[in-house]
Amino acid sequence: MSRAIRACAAGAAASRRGLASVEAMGAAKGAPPAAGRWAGRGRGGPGPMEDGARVQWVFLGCPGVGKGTYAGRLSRLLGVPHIATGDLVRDELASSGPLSKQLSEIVNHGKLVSDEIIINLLSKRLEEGGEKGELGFILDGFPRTIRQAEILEGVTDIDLVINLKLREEALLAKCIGRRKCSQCGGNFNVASIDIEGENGGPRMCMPPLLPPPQCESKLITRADDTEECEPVEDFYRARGKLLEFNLPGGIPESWPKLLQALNIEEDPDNNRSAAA
Ligand SMILES: Nc1ncnc2c1ncn2[C@@H]1O[C@H](COP(=O)(O)OP(=O)(O)O)[C@@H](O)[C@H]1O
Repeated sequence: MSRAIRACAAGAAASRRGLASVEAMGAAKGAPPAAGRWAGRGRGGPGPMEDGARVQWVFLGCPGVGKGTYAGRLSRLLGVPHIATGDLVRDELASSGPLSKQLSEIVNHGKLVSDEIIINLLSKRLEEGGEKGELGFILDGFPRTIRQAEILEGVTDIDLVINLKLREEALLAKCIGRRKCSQCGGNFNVASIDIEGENGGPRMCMPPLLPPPQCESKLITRADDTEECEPVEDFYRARGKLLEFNLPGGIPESWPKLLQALNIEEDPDNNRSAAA
């Protein structure tokens, strides 16, 4: 058990319980490293782990880059859960459970919730998934800090960390264009990007991600994000787990290239994946 976990485990009893269940996700810790781990999956197989292959991935990227979009698509394709800690926080807030008042103050001020709370929420989610027979995960929004990365490393092997990157001008426009529905919490983006290609490359076009009609009148801008992404990137880069992926444009251009970079082939017959 890592020092970070011990430090955490010294916290509140509830935190200890949460950490113990995060440890449940570490059953496969010590398995060989990641490259091509999912490559042995049978073409079109019904589940992700039929031959012992795992997907234990993390998505990193600046706010607005599209982590949730690509993590969600991959999770559907690979048949593993997409676990976004922001969603876990929002669900907890909506539940009016014991944490919700404390959480709403933190989240409304655009701050990160404590490692203990986020780990408890993640543990609970993984435990529920485990009971339903879920295997593997694609994490989005976690880890956000080096301490969270250390805790995760202490309990399980992460196979791959996909760091989504976008040209600065496009990223800026995407950040400014972020909107959230004040009622359902859904995330949207009103930015419509159409900029010259770099070094004679193709234009970069990214259409807006508009809300459904029922959310249109409830859109609010989102709190400025002042988080520092680099330390977590560096943490995984130093461990040889970071795959940097420069988004070439919107989903139609980026999705096939991302699959290519991950050595995944979409199976047109049944919309499941297979190794390229
Ligand atoms: N790993 C985490 N560590 C701490 N707080 C988190 C974490 N993930 C989510 N949160 C909390 O939940 C809120 C919503 O998360 P998310 O949707 O990922 O962020 P954003 O709304 O900035 O895209 C964050 O502002 C933060 O308060």
